[in-house]
Amino acid sequence: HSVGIIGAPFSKGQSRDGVQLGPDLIRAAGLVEKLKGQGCTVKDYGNLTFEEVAKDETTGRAKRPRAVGQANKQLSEAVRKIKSEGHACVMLGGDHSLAIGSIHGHAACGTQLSVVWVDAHADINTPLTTPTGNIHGQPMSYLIHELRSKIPVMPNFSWLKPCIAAEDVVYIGLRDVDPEEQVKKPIHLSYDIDALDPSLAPATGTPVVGGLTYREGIYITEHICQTGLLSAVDMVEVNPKRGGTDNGVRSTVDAAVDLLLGCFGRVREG
Ligand SMILES: N[C@](CCCC[B-](O)(O)O)(CCN1CCC(O)CC1)C(=O)O
Ligand SMILES: [Mn+2]
Ligand SMILES: [Mn+2]
Ligand SMILES: [Mn+2]
Repeated sequence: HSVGIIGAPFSKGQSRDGVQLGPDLIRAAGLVEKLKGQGCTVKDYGNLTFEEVAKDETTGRAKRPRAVGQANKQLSEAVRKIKSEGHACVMLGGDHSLAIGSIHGHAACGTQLSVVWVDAHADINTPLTTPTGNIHGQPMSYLIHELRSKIPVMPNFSWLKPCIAAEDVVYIGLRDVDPEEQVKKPIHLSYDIDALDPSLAPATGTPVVGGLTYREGIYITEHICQTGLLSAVDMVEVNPKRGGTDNGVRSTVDAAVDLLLGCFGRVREG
C-alpha cells in the first residue's frame, strides 16, 4: 500500500475545543512508523493551516459556515492532489465536517464512490433541519445528489457540488439519529433461513457453513422492529425434507418462528 497522510486540525464544525489536536496526537502515537513497519510506503503531507475567519454569521441554522466552507475547500484540493499522486489517502481530523472536503476531493479523481459511514450519528442534517447548528452533524447533506434542493446557498460553499448518490452510502453503528434525519420508507425484510448457521437451521436447500448465530439472527429482527417501519417480511427456504433428523427440522422451524416473533415485538430477556 502507498499511503498519503493529511492532517486537518479543524474544530469549527462543532463547539468543543480540542478536536483540532487529533492529527498530531495520532502521529505521535507512531502511525507513520507503524504503517511502514507493516510494509506500507508512507508520504506525510503534514497539516493544513486554516486562516481565522472574521464575522462568520450563521446561515439557516448552520454555524460558522465560512470557516467550515474554507477549510473544506482547502482539504478537497489536498485530498485530490494526494489521490492524483497515486496514494490511498488518510485524512486525520478534526471534526466530522471535514468529510465534506475529504469526500469531495476523493470524488474529484473521477470514479463514482461508495461511502461507508461508521458513526453513532447519521451526520445528514441539513442547514435547515440541524437541531444544534453544528456542521459536523450535516456533512452528508452537502455531498448527496438527492438532497441538493434542501441546501441553501452558504458563504464559502460555492465550490462544493454534491458528488455521492444516496444508494452508494451505507451506515454502520447508527444509534442516535435525529427525527429529521430519518428517511421514512417502509421496510420490506426478506429473510432466507439459510442466513442462519446450518447447526441451527439445517433444514434448508442450500446450507452454507459460517452462518449467523441465533443471537445475531434475532438481533436483526429486533432492530428492524424497533424502527417502527417494518411493513412486510419474507421468511423463506425452510425445507423439512432437508436437515436430516426430526430435531434438525424442528430447530429450523422454531428459528423461523422466533425470527418472525422478533420482527413483531418479541424481545429476549437479557
Ligand atoms: N445529530 C447531532 C449530533 C451530530 C454529531 C456529529 B458527529 O460527527 O459526531 O457524528 C445532534 C444529536 N442529538 C441532538 C439532540 C440531543 O438530545 C441528542 C443529540 C447534530 O448535532 O446534528
Ligand atoms: Mn460523525
Ligand atoms: Mn464527531
Ligand atoms: Mn458521531
